Amino acid sequence: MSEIKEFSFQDVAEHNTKKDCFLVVHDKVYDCSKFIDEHPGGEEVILDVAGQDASEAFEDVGHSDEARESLDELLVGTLKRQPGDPAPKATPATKTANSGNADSTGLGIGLYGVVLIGGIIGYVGYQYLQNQQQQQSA
Ligand code: HEM
Repeated sequence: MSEIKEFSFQDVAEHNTKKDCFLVVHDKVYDCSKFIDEHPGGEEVILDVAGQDASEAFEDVGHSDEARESLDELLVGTLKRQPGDPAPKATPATKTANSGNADSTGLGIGLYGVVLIGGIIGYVGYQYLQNQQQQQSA
């Protein structure tokens, strides 16, 4: 086993070929050079993220616990983040904030509106009926 080192983003980015392939998953650096041929999901997907932060890609697939365990065997170091480096990709901040949240907030307000108006109509209608009944019985 090679010792655990600290890598900068630049260091990792240099390992972006099939024979020399590093990946970052949750700020840990993995050497996939030997594993790439064995990967059940194929070598293409690994090569796509070679030398990069693959946290999002890795999580999107919903890898099994077994897959996570095989990560341990490939560990070569940790990622040392520096100012100006891309933000961690695993945090759902950017993607969801831009598209998902904005839309769902719009929909949320719309739904509130519908529920509120429905409630008011229901309340007024109920009052009206009650009044009518009172008038009839009087
Ligand atoms: C070093 C990191 C990785 C390891 C150790 C790993 C390991 C595995 C393992 C063991 C499986 C079999 C299914 C399972 O147990 O979940 C698998 C499937 C798969 N992996 Fe990975 N994987 C890695 C990175 C990636 C990345 C970065 C992607 C990019 C999208 C990816 C895409 C897939 C896909 C699509 C499958 C499904 C294959 C299928 O069900 O036909 N993997 N991986």
